[in-house]
Amino acid sequence: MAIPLPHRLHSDHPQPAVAATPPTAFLSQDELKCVAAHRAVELVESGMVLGMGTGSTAAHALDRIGELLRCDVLSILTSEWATGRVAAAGIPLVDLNTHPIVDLSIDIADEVDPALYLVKGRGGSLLREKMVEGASHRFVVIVDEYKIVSRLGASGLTVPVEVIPFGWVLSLRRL
Ligand SMILES: O=C(CO)[C@H](O)[C@H](O)COP(=O)(O)O
Repeated sequence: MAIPLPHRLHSDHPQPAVAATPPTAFLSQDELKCVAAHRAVELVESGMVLGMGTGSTAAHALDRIGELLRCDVLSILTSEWATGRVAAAGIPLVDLNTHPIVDLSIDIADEVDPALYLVKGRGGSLLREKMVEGASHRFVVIVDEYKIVSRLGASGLTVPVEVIPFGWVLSLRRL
């Protein structure tokens, strides 16, 4: 999901074709992550089983879900990073074994190209994220403007590859 510049949200006025000032002049990346996360949380409804990605944007989403819904949703985390945050927000935690069908998963990209191909997993939870998102009726990816690139890899950051103990030698040979 590409999120428009915050100053374009909810505006009744025609916008210029090109933003006169880059988004950094308005909001930091963390502030944009927060705006994008709040938009994604608008899709969350009472009673849902939610899959939650890992990272700083997901933390904003969890905080928002806690403010709005608390114990009205069940959450599956894709890593242990936010266990304390979820508890503080009052959101009950479940797992894929007890809840193998997930209503909505919210996750975050690391890079997105103009064709909407994306890289994700730099937070180190790729396998669990794929499992939870594969079990979801709906999968929403949050993207702030800093993640948009002309081609994948253009940010210069690494592309994550997750290797699990089962068959790791084969994985190593193929890298
Ligand atoms: O893929 C991920 C975890 O495996 C993260 O969702 C991704 O790295 C984005 O993180 P952040 O919200 O901190 O920018």
